[in-house]
Amino acid sequence: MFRFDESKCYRMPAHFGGFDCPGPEAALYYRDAVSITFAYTTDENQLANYVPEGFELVRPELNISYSQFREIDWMAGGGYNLVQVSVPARYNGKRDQLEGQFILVVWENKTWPILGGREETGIPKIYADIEDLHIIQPNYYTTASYEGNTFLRLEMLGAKPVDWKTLAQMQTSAATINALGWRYIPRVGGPGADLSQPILYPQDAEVHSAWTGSGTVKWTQLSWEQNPGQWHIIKALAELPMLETTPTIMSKGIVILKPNKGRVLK
Ligand SMILES: CC(=O)CC(=O)O
Repeated sequence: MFRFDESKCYRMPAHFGGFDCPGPEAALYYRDAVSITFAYTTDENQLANYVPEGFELVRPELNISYSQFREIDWMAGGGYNLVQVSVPARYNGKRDQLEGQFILVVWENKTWPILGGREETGIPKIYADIEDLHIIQPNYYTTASYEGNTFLRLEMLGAKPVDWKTLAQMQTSAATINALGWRYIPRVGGPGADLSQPILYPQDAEVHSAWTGSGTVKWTQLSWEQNPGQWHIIKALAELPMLETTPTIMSKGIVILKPNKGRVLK
């Protein structure tokens, strides 16, 4: 008979055995990371509909960040692409008060990183096909789609290197990233949840070089028939007005995730 060992960590299917739990200092290195971030201000009341109680918006700003990750240690040197949509938010709890990016949704193009980041650390990850960057210097293009239906096109145009001062500021702010999420594990047989809790997932990045340019974000709403599990998420995001866009930023460097420093916020 399989028996759980309380001193071990497990992932489903747990009954094939556990592993030694990584200590709090464990870090996951993404050694070749290219990220492009698009940001725009939007309607505050409309955006607040998607931010759970306990968090408050710092600014009514939507950040859409595309990342192409390669040379990932824990994936044996493999990689994946993602599109993360987040808002600047503050958690005002009894014990914890901190600012970070509350993550509304992350689309990823591989299963393995979806599972870990989602059930273990509360990042709301779902699947999409996400293109590698298509590059015609100085322009960068990508799309996200679901079973053949494109719902997001991102374009960075006229990329040029940032000055040293901007690079230094980016290096400082990337040194600590508070990714904030809401971990929700539905109750078997429902309604309600077995777990429903705010979480902190600490991360940081070493920015080696960066570019700025203009950007376009094009959402395309899908019907239920085209994307039965996600159409409502895409609709909610596509309906947020793009009021003012800020320059698009591309960075190259290393990303370091620290899931074992993650915690439930109180
Ligand atoms: C380790 C993973 O599964 C990736 C993540 O936490 O985002």
